[in-house]
Amino acid sequence: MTLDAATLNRLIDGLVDHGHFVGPDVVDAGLCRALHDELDHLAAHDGLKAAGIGRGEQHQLRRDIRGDAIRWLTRDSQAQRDYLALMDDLQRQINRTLYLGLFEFEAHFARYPPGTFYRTHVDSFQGRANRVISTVLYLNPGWPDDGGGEMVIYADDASRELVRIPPESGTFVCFLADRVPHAVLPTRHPRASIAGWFRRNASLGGHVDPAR
Ligand SMILES: O=C(O)CCC(=O)C(=O)O
Ligand SMILES: [Fe+2]
Repeated sequence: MTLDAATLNRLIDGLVDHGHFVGPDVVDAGLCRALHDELDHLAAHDGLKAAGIGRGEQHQLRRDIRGDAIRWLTRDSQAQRDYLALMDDLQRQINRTLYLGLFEFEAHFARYPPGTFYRTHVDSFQGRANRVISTVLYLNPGWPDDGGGEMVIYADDASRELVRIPPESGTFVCFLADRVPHAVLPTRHPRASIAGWFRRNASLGGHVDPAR
């Protein structure tokens, strides 16, 4: 499975012109269904862990900031391997056209129970920017208009809302990880997604950011 050329061009243009890209129906419905089934199974069998904020020793649970439960992808199902192969292909294409030197991709399933959200944040900090591009794939078929749970992308200085994205199955979003403030609005239904990051394993002052 690969991304079609037209989508790829729009994605690259979006990143260059606006710092973000939003596309409906980017990922095949069958693959989204398989990933959603896997996440449902994990949720039903205690396979998810409450997500925190901060890395390493700074890691802490803050349900007032983010309320999702996650599991890192490890290639242990065909659906995971298919999605990661798609992201491998995307990494190659971005490196070929934008010379970003992306080196690896890390991603986790995320499930937001009703009533949860993720407050406005950026995914990496300038100068420590090992996460270069953020990605999100949504897995919820037929998301209702009043379901909440939209992702909002804000202007650089967080003053203005630029787009509001319902988490409809197949919709794929990517953006510059150190520059784009974004949030998940409170959801009314269980909300399933895969959040991922293309990383550059830069060593800054001899310090290499841990993988997760
Ligand atoms: O699920 C989303 O729409 C965004 C999640 C997010 O911002 C994150 O996990 O860093
Ligand atoms: Fe984020």
